[in-house]
Amino acid sequence: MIKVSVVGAKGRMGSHVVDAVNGAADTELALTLDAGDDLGRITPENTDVVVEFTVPSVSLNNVLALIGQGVDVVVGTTGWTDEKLDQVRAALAEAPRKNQSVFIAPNFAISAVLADHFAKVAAPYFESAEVLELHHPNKVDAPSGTAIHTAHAIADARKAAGLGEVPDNTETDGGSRGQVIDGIHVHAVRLRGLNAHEEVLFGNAGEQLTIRADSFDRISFMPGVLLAVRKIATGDHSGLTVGLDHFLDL
Ligand SMILES: NC(=O)c1ccc[n+]([C@@H]2O[C@H](COP(=O)([O-])OP(=O)(O)OC[C@H]3O[C@@H](n4cnc5c(N)ncnc54)[C@H](O)[C@@H]3O)[C@@H](O)[C@H]2O)c1
Ligand SMILES: O=C(O)C1=N[C@H](C(=O)O)CCC1
Repeated sequence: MIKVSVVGAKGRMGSHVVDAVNGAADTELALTLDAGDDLGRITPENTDVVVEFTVPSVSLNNVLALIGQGVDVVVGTTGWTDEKLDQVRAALAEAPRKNQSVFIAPNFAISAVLADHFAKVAAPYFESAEVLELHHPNKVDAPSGTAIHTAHAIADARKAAGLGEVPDNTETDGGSRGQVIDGIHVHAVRLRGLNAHEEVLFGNAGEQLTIRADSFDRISFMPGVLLAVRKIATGDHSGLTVGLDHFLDL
């Protein structure tokens, strides 16, 4: 049995993770912690893998503390920058246990991971590309971690293919053209009734490709979370891994 502790256990995602861990045949729930609880209670003796779903402002410190306590961590919280990821790599290099792992996924839903993959494949073939993400209004960050990840992936694929900037003659926008991430415009919608949705729009003269992923319920993230827990528990993925695509045969 894989012993799993959950940090952020009272949250929308954390509470689903608690149910998923309790419901799987090969995982057992160790500790459930939330804001104000002592992270120091988590040790390699009581926990094989920690699942962390908190808020972007605290996640880095939680992960650094957990690395220092000698446990492996699967992280779903958003807000990761290159600088933060470098801090995680540096902490792993000094970790108390050999071959410690941290896994971070901007999105655990198979639909979103595939949409991101298909966007990377499509990107070199289109002159224009924009990303639209749509989420529930309780989300604290915008744009979504997934949209940021997709925008960087599209930009990298365009650069590798030798494409230049996307065409855009806008002279005034008042913010309506969205945030520009790595040259790609990203738009965020917050609407009651939504959960987590992303559309990637590609355009050429006379044609358009739309790739859309819809997560209607947080249960859609749980197979991905359990897959990551199982992969990390094998001990075969030491260091930092970012993205569930690493664990899928794409
Ligand atoms: N990777 C994915 O597939 C995926 C899917 C959904 C949400 N998310 C991300 O997960 C994060 C959490 O989303 P949510 O909707 O569950 O948010 P939420 O606000 O419902 O839950 C966050 C929980 O973290 C707790 N918390 C805050 N500070 C803490 C601390 N220092 N230590 C321990 N717990 C603390 C809060 O009390 C709360 O219970 C967000 O960054 C969100 O974007 C990722
Ligand atoms: O509900 C959220 O918050 C979500 N956050 C992640 C993101 O920012 O990409 C994944 C989708 C749901």
